[in-house]
Amino acid sequence: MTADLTLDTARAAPSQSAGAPAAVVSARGLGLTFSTNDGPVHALSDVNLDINKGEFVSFIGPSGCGKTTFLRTIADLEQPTAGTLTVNGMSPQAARESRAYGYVFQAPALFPWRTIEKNVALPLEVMGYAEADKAERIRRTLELVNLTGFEKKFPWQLSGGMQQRASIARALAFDADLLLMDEPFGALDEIVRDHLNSELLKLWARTQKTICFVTHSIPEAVYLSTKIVVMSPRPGRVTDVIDSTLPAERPLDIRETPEFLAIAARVRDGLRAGHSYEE
Ligand SMILES: Nc1ncnc2c1ncn2[C@@H]1O[C@H](COP(=O)(O)OP(=O)(O)OP(=O)(O)O)[C@@H](O)[C@H]1O
Repeated sequence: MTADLTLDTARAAPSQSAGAPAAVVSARGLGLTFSTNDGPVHALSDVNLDINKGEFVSFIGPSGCGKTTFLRTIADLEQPTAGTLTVNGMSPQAARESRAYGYVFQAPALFPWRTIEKNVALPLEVMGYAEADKAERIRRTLELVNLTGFEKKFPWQLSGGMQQRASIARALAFDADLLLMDEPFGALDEIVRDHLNSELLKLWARTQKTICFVTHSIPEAVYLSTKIVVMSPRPGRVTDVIDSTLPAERPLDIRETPEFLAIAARVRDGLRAGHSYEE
C-alpha cells in the first residue's frame, strides 16, 4: 500500500529559522516512465514529497525502485513524464542553471590527471570564478572535508574514502545549498564508512545544507537522516516516510540505542512490505 505522502512540513529541521519551512524540493504526483525496447519502465510513480531547508533526507529501497532516477530528476538530468517537481521553487532546469545543487556520485569520478585542488577547482573554472575567490573556496572546502595538506596529490595517491571526500569538496565548492549524494560510501569498507558518516553529519551541521542521500544501508539511513524515505519498485514509489526522533547530536554508538533500533525496524518493515522475492 502506498502511504499518505503529504508530509509533516511543520517539524523544523535543526538549521531552520522560525517561520514557514521553505520546501527546497517539492514533488507532486511525480512520475517518470522510460520507454524501452521491452516496453515502458515505470521508474517513478505518484511521488509526493516535500524536502525542507536544512533536512537530511535518505532514500532507501531495493535495486530499481527509482532512487537514482529521483535524484537525477531533481538535478534535471531526467525529465518527469507526470506531475510536477520544483527545486527552490523553480523548475529543475532553472534550478540547475542557477547552480542550486552539488552532485556526489557513487564512484568518486575525479579526473586522474588533475590534482585534488584542480579537481575541486573544476566547477569553479566552468563558472568563471576569479582566481582569489577560487583559491579561497578550494582552501575552505578541503578544510571542511579534512583534506588540508592533500591539495597537490593526485586522486590515485589517496584512499577511496579520501577520494570520496574530495568529491564532496568539489560538490560543496560553489556553495550550493542542496547536496545530492547517490550512494557515496557504498563501495567503502564499514570502518571507513562509519567514519565518513560521522564526518558527513558534522559537515552537515556546520554548513546547514539540505542533503538528499541515496543508500542501501538501513543503519546508514537511520544514523544520518532527519527523514527517511522508503521506496519500492515496479513501479518505483514511496511507501513510507519516517521523521527521525533521534537527537541532532549523534555519536556512532547511538546505533545501539532502543530508539535507533525502533526506527531501523520500521524501515526494515517498510522494505519488506514493498519487496517481492519472486523477481
Ligand atoms: N535511462 C533509462 N532507460 C530505461 N530504464 C531506465 C533508465 N534509467 C533507469 N531505468 C530503470 O528505471 C528503474 C529505476 O532505476 P534507478 O536507477 O532509479 O533505481 P535505483 O533505485 O537507483 O537502483 P539501484 O539501487 O540499483 O541504483 C530501473 O528499473 C531501471 O532499470
